[in-house]
Amino acid sequence: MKKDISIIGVPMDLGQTRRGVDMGPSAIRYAGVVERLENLTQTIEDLGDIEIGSRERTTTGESNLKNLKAVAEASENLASKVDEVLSNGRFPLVFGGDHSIAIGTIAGLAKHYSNMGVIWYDAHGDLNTGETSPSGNIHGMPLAVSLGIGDSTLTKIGGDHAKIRPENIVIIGARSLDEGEKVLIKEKGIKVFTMHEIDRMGMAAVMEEAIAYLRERDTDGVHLSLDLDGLDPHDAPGVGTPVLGGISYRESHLAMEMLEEANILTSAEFVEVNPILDERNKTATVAVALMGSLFGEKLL
Ligand SMILES: NC(=[NH2+])NCCC[C@H](N)C(=O)O
Ligand SMILES: [Mn+2]
Ligand SMILES: [Mn+2]
Repeated sequence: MKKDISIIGVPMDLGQTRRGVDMGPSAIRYAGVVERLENLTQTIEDLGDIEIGSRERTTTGESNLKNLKAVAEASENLASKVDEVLSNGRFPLVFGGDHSIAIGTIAGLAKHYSNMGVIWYDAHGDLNTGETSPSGNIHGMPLAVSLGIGDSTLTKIGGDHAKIRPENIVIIGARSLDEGEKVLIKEKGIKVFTMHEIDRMGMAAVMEEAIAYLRERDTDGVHLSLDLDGLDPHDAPGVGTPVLGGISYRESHLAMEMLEEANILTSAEFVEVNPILDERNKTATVAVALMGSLFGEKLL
């Protein structure tokens, strides 16, 4: 089933401290995303980038969350844009920016889905709060925020309620979790396929289980939040927080192909592409190739 896709760029780097990830949307566009997806989709439009209010970096005394105000503002803008795209019956395809943008994406999606599933493809859990975060970087918090856990400036974006349920989340590729994140995963019963499971079961079985798991939950929509650092840094070097021993390029293609075959996705985002840390736009090119598979590209 061919989709009507609307691209939204989010040139945001305030959720972490390494500069350059704000150029991610441009890098993905230069890697030829529209050309690649044109023949795979019903229609595709590029809505350009959303407004990022203040780019000033602040560490206000009241909170240890870095650039809290600016991240919250950008998230509000993104949430309304995603909401608008869905209201037009189209598939939101969001380009980051650091992973804090998922707060806005999911807040916008939650206006349309009350039992949404989320696939979090990532080396990290992004389940920190101001209290558990080792860094104060908001890109390590978006999944917790979407569960309604954390600073109220962030959890109230798009309405003061949890946007997703813990049992509707599947994390794939985890290999770096902070202590507080481990506690939250156990407490909330979040489904996680760590690198151990991927090694042991193989990606095909992992994706089969992940898809079956979300189907059993009767989700009314499924969002893919793909952090490029979920992949091994050899395949995706242009990321701010690389972790060795990640998912391979091939395994990732298979994962995307299986999601396409299952036809369960209603939105997607690709985040953490940092062109300054990249090698000849390799990571953006990998992201675009994965999108090819995600929207049905076949060799024969
Ligand atoms: N989206 C990401 N790359 N997140 C990395 C988070 C790293 C670490 N767990 C932190 O909270 O600071
Ligand atoms: Mn990550
Ligand atoms: Mn992440």
